[in-house]
Amino acid sequence: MTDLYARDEKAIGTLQKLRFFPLAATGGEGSRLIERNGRRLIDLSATWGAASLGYGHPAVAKAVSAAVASPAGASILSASNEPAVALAERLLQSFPAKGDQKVWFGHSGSDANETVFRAVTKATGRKGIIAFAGAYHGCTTGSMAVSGHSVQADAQKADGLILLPYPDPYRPYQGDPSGDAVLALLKERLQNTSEPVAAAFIEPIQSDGGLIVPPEGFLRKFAEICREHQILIVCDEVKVGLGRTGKLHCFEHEGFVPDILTLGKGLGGGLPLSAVIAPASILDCASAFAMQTLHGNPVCCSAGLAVLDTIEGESLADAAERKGERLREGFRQLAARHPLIGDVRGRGLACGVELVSDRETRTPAKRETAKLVYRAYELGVVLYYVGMNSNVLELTPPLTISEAEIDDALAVLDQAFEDVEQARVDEGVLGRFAGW
Ligand SMILES: Cc1ncc(COP(=O)(O)O)c(/C=N/[C@@H]2CCCCNC2=O)c1O
Repeated sequence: MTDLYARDEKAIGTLQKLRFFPLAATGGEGSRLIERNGRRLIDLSATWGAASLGYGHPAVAKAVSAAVASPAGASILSASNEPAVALAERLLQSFPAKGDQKVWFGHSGSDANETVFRAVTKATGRKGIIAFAGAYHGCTTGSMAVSGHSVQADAQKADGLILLPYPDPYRPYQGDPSGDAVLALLKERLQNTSEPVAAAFIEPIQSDGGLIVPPEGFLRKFAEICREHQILIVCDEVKVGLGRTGKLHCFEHEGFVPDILTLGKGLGGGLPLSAVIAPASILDCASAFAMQTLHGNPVCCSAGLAVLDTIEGESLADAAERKGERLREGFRQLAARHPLIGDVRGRGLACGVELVSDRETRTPAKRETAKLVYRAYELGVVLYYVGMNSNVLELTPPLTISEAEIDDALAVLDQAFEDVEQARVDEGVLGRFAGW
């Protein structure tokens, strides 16, 4: 425990903490987080996907330095600025649905999803919302209202919220790995609801719910049913968007185009920036309706432009496909030696590794998962876990991670698995780290 971590515990409340081990960073370079003692850890999380270009990427540093040296104001609320307009134009160019789309800028995935929830109900006059168990759309009142993650079970939910099971091939609803049983339930719920539904929120890969890739074709069929009922489809790509899965937008893998797309985390390359792409009829439905003083500020939007330029200029989406396959193949090789590994899944550099205490019964290995990430930290690798059973390692490294760093991290994790399986990680270490 460093003195920095001790100061953190003394000065900062736990309201905003989700801690797994005593990581206290004093710097970052590329895919490495640096601690005061000079230890350089490989970060397989990229701060939950926000450091999409790693730490200190020169393109982001240059863009932010220039913007902050002569800021074009600090907001889009009551004055326009070039970086925000240019970024909005770039995002619209990237979105395949051609028509009357516009952009809204926020600070976080939470405020983006909250804004969508409020705007679609206002614009359509409908109150119903469809979402999925396990979904994490944010931690503000309005984004929790349309979420289904167990960590927010006591949050106030939207009136008329329909929560569906997310189609998980490893833990299939009603034993149906195709996801068709979920679609049948959707049809049944729509037939029986008296509340017209405004929108359906879906993650194309469910992230905090367990890094779950839906069955082939599910999203396209889901979209077809929604469109039969004039339900707007909101694709939440806050974590898996922007090249991470091997395509710029994750929905491109699924053969459909959503009505609304929410982006965040990696868009700002580590700075607070989110965006909504939606029909103008939604984003123009009112003024002064979803605004915060620093929304659309030119410094963060300059970072956003640098991120998009770098993803394109360094072909990071294609690289994510290749590096993600290397990572998953590495875990499949670890699975041959470590029975804790029950399932390896993902697309590109959005990977999930589900840990079980019994491969036959697929019993979630919650304690072992917490020990694994703690031991990995001690050995020099940062990763966290997700999932409704807190037993899925989440791998969302910087898109700029090298193949050598992937290989080095896998070697460390091999040792960490060995230490957990040989009961060399003391139960006591987890006491102060509650995780989810
Ligand atoms: C698919 C998806 N949509 C929206 C959000 C909320 O984004 P913000 O935390 O930037 O408000 C998130 C945030 N996910 C959480 C953030 C809290 C810590 C746990 N790990 C996450 O990635 C998300 O994954």
